[in-house]
Amino acid sequence: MAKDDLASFVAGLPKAELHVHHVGSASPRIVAELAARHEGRSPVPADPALLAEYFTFTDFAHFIEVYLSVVDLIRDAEDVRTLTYGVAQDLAAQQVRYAELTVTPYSSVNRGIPAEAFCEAIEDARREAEKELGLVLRWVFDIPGEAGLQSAEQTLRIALDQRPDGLISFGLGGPEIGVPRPQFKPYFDQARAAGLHSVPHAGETTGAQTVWDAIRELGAERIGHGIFAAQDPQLLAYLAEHAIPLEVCPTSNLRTRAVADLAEHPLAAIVAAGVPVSINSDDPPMFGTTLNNEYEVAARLLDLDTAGVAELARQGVRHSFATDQVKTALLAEIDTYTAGA
Ligand SMILES: O=c1[nH]cnc2c1ncn2[C@@H]1O[C@H](CO)[C@@H](O)[C@H]1O
Repeated sequence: MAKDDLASFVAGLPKAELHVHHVGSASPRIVAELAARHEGRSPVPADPALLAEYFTFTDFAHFIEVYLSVVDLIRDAEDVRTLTYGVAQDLAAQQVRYAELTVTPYSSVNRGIPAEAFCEAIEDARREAEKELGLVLRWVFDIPGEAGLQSAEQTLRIALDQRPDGLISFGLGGPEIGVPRPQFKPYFDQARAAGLHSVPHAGETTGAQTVWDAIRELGAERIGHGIFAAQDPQLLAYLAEHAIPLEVCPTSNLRTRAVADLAEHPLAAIVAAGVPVSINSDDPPMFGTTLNNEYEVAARLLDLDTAGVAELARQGVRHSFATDQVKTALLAEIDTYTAGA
């Protein structure tokens, strides 16, 4: 199929997005607006060309350093509201109907935004997005691993004390090197006991053992990234047998240099092993991508036609924590779109 045909099919395809970070989704327009507001006090450039250069990462640690400099631009609840609704608009424009957005309340609360005001701001944006854009948003509250156990404690407290209506999952992000997963077990135990799903990052920058730890110690129901599971056939078999999906973000892995080249990306091996996957965008403007582009990349890696791409979109819906009602409606919408395409 011609590239343009597939691209236009993907662009119109109704989709779910399961792995996308809040601050990491700030469009150049929003970053420029915030950078201009805080000019002179931030290394983040407002000019789009300089910003693209600033978003060129030498490795994963450099990516996190840059990421946190953008987090520093979020100073008050109004910034949070603007950011969140802007992200919702960008998702809705790509025909995303349902998204689980990874939000790091610790970072904002630690920078002086009260937890209550933070949660109120994201909830306002969530309700407006559902009403105005037809986008159902849900939250993953993630621990920024590099900030240690006190950040885990605070993230859990914010989750349980505030318990915003849209909150459904508990996550763990940031670096894996030097941040072993098992130490976070007590926090995941409490979050799960309170009814939150477990969706830690693992196997993004370290090997299969980290993914095993996420499953055994943190009760992971889905794995953020998990691409290095491909190094362990037993782990792939386990993920397939227990239907634990990997949230795969191909361009992210390239841009953080977790993989050297897309040709070396293990997505095809993971799918061939029967492991469920969803296709996601992670931090799209920072990685110079979009969810639609990630579907096109996945189509190339998996050699899919439009029917195959539609099936990927269905998998994203099935692996989500959306209600049955949302899932049924979205799957029906994909069927209708596919039948008419
Ligand atoms: O690809 C990623 N892997 C891990 N963490 C990430 C990624 N993208 C954004 N974050 C974010 O990095 C911050 C510092 O821990 C967290 O806010 C996490 O959500």
